[in-house]
Amino acid sequence: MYNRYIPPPKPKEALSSAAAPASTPSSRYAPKNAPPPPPPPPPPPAPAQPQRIVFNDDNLPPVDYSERQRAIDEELTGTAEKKTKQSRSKKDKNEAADNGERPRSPQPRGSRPLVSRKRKSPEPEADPSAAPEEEQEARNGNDADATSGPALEAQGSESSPKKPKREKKKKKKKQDADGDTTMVDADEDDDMRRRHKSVFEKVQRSLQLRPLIEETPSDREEDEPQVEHGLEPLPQPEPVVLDQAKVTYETLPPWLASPVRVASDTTKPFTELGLSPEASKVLESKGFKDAFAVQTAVLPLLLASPERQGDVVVAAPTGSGKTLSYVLPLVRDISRERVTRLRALIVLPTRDLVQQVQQACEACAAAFAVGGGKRVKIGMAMGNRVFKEEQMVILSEEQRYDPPGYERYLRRRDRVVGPEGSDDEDDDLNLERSPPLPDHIVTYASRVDILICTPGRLVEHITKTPGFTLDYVRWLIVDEADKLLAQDFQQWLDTVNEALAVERPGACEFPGSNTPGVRKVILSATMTRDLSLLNGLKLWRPTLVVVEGTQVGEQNLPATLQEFAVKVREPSLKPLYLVDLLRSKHMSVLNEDAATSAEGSGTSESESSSESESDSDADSSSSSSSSSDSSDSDSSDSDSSATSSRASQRPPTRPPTTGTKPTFPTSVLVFTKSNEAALRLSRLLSLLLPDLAPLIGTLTSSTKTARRLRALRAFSQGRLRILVASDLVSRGIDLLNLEHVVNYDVPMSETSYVHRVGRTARAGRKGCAWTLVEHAEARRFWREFAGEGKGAATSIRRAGKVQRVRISEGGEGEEFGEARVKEYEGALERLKREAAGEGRR
Ligand SMILES: Nc1ncnc2c1ncn2[C@@H]1O[C@H](COP(=O)(O)OP(=O)(O)OP(=O)(O)O)[C@@H](O)[C@H]1O
Repeated sequence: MYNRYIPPPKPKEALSSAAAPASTPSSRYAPKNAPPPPPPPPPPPAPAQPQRIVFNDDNLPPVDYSERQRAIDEELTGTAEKKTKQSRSKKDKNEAADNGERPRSPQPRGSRPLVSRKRKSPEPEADPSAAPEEEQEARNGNDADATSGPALEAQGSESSPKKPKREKKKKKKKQDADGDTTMVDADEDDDMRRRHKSVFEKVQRSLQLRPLIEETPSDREEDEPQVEHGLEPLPQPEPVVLDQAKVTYETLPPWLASPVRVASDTTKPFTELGLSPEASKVLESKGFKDAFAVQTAVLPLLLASPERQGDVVVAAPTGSGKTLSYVLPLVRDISRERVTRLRALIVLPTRDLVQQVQQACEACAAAFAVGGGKRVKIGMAMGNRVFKEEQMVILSEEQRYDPPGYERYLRRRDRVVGPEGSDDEDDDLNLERSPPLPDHIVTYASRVDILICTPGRLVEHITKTPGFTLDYVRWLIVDEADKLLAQDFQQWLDTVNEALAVERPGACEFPGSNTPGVRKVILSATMTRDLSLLNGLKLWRPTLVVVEGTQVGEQNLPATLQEFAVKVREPSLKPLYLVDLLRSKHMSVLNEDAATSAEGSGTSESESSSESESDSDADSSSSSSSSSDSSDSDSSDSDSSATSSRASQRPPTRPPTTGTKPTFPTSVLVFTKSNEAALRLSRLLSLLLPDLAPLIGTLTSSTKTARRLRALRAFSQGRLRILVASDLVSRGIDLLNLEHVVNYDVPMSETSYVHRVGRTARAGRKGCAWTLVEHAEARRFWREFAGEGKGAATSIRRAGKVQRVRISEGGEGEEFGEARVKEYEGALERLKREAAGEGRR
């Protein structure tokens, strides 16, 4: 007994093409010397589904498949079932009679229970292992239904040997039908359909499950050798490496991609760069003998030529001499004019820088005045005094007879403040500073050729000062550009661009040049490569100048700078680490001129106290007004002021002293994270280092401008040796004799670090930078600032490496003796009491 699967009947079109070879496979099942096959049996009632039949090989009759397929065709084409059965029955009987055969006896009923039992249970019971084979066959049959002709042919030829078994069954059914009723056939058909349906459902389920079944480990076990694994982690796919490539120059515009490079050790006499011998001589007398590298590259680009050249962007390290690189050509150009008009704007982020650049401008103005040139007038606008005062410094006014103009003035006044006038002071800002005389108008003239200003104050003058015009401006200098562009103070750039866009033919032409327009010079030691920021400058044909080794977007430190990191094991005792550092052998003299300065650094108690007394009642406008007033005074006054400002940069001569002199070998600038921290630390140092107290000063943004300037001057002259500052002075401030910078607090950013430590090692001198690093800050410091350790990523470029140093003498874990800790706690107590006392006052 076999349990075989018979595929379902094929669709009409497919079967018609597969009908021809049907007789061939059937012969395999016929006995060798069997008589010719009987005529084709009548078509089965409705064999629409595959079926499983139990049969006996001994009873296999020969089958003519062509007849059977014809019957299927008829069935599928809707031939009446009853009619078919009748004709088939008659035909069988006739043929049997013709062949002399006896009609077959009906199949014994004894076989039916087995069949019906199988019908009830769709799962094979006899041999479960046969199921997959059956399902496969069923699936093949099902697949064949869905495939086209040739596939069906192949399928038909493969399954044809099984067909005689079903044919035998059909014949039995016919005999039953003949002797009984046709109802039996109908039941059989229904049963068969149900069975086929269940088989198809199984097939479909198996088809859905097959991919999963094929993937099961039990399947693989047969094919693959078993590998035993321990508990070690399973191998994982390689981590995806993210593309961290930096933007390359190829993605930048050509002017940024191919800068003009200059070697950092390049120097040239100023005469070779187009300056007159007279001017060069004056410059030499002020300490500028040869041009520095950046100046050798920038001066030729900015000195006047018949063709107006494009704008210039300069990226050079701190202390490389960028200021002179734009001040010299600017002042020389303006010194050729006769009339005073506002021709240049220099924008800087802080008042201290405004003051500093003003001194450089005065020095250059003196140099170019000697050969019969105009003494260029320089003014400042930085908000350190009353606005009206500043207006008067920048602009002069005079009354001119003009009745129609006076009428216009009256109408405008009525529009702005009403016929009754207004008490609001601010309204006056939009009108003339002094009301005109009857039938007169007030006219204005610039008192300065160059205005050095902070962006906020510049915007105020553009919008509120009558007569303030940028019509004649032909130079716009933006120093510390990355800071000014990143923090758009009052949208200053938009306001300035708008004011500069006013076209007045010939107004801002360069002498001897055929193209009018404003020339822009943009500078920074930490120049941004953010094009969206640079685009705001509306640069025209820009050229980028970089000192060799410098990259735009990178932070470059001077080659003469040495960096150190001091580990702070006990953060609560951090001031003691600073005290030890200041007292250590590391605070040595690095430059010869500084040594001279150190010798004369002693300041008597009386001098120190008088300094602080004068600070306390300082007038915030005093120092700046004198500087601005110098533009009104004759050239000799200005000259002397400029000379004295340069003199303040030179090593000081020994100051007169009385009594015991405090001494400190070198000069130190200590940076803290805030104004309050700077004030506290400065006082604490004075308590912990009482012998050095007169040499310690403070510099914060909350300090009045005049007091700040005095502190800077005292520091440059060696009367102060230790200055505790907030980030206020981290940019641009030029303390020529400064030898050591201490980051008491780790800076917030790489840029801040570069500007802080860039206060030393300037103009080719040596300098040291010290950073106190607590345990919690160590990771960030070494990765982001020093560029060392795992995952280091810094844009700071340096010649050497940051060195680790240990300052305290104590053993591991106990750096300071008990006595020192007590002393420190006492100082803290005193500080607290003082703070409380100040709070009550
Ligand atoms: N040709 C020169 N000869 C001698 N000293 C110079 C020369 N040019 C500039 N200096 C001096 O070098 C120092 C640094 O110059 P400057 O302040 O212009 O640097 P910087 O590049 O603007 O630095 P920062 O980026 O920190 O503002 C100043 O003291 C300046 O007087």
